Amino acid sequence: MMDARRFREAAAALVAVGRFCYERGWLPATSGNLSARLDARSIAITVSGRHKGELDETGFMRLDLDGDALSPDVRPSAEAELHRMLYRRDPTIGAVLHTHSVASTVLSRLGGTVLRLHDYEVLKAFPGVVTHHTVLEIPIFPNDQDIPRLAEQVACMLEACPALPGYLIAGHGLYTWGDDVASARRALEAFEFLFECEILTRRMSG
Ligand SMILES: CSCCC(=O)C(=O)COP(=O)(O)O
Ligand SMILES: [Zn+2]
Repeated sequence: MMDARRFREAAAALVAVGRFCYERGWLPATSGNLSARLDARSIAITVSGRHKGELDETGFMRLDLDGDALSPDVRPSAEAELHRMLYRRDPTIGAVLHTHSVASTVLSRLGGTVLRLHDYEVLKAFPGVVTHHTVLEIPIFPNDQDIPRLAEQVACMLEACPALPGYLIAGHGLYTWGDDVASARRALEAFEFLFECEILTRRMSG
């Protein structure tokens, strides 16, 4: 497929996800970043500081997985290295989504380094999960303004747990991914549903 056409298609799919997530309160105040793979060596990613509920194609830029930005006039997401690391280490990843929902932010601030989710039917939305009798341990990393350092910590965790579908950053939000934009969005919806269930369950059980 021609480069320009692939870029347009990736941007269009991510524009729709941005709007969907913003309408649900998962991307407030320009937060979050969205990307999709273009080819083996490059991605389309949101330009830093754009409102993710009001994106159009100009809100995206090409970014090489190793080298410099391929669109020199605009700055990529400040958290681009968290995306690039995932694409570099797993060639099957086709899209990465980062949200700042209330539920992920609150749960990630309760203390501890892991959020345990178990015995939810919706766990089966994640690749490879076939029963609700599953324990998903989502790592919670301390927030860090040094994004390359944070990316290294996440990469180490993924070496040990390569099937993880996502992780939390404390007081910050969720990163999740998939083979393509549709499967990344499916994982994101599952996570956000489960986070809301957890908050409600904890509230109701005092
Ligand atoms: C206003 S949110 C602070 C930055 C952040 O965490 C984020 O997700 C958005 O940063 P970007 O550079 O990708 O716009
Ligand atoms: Zn963020």
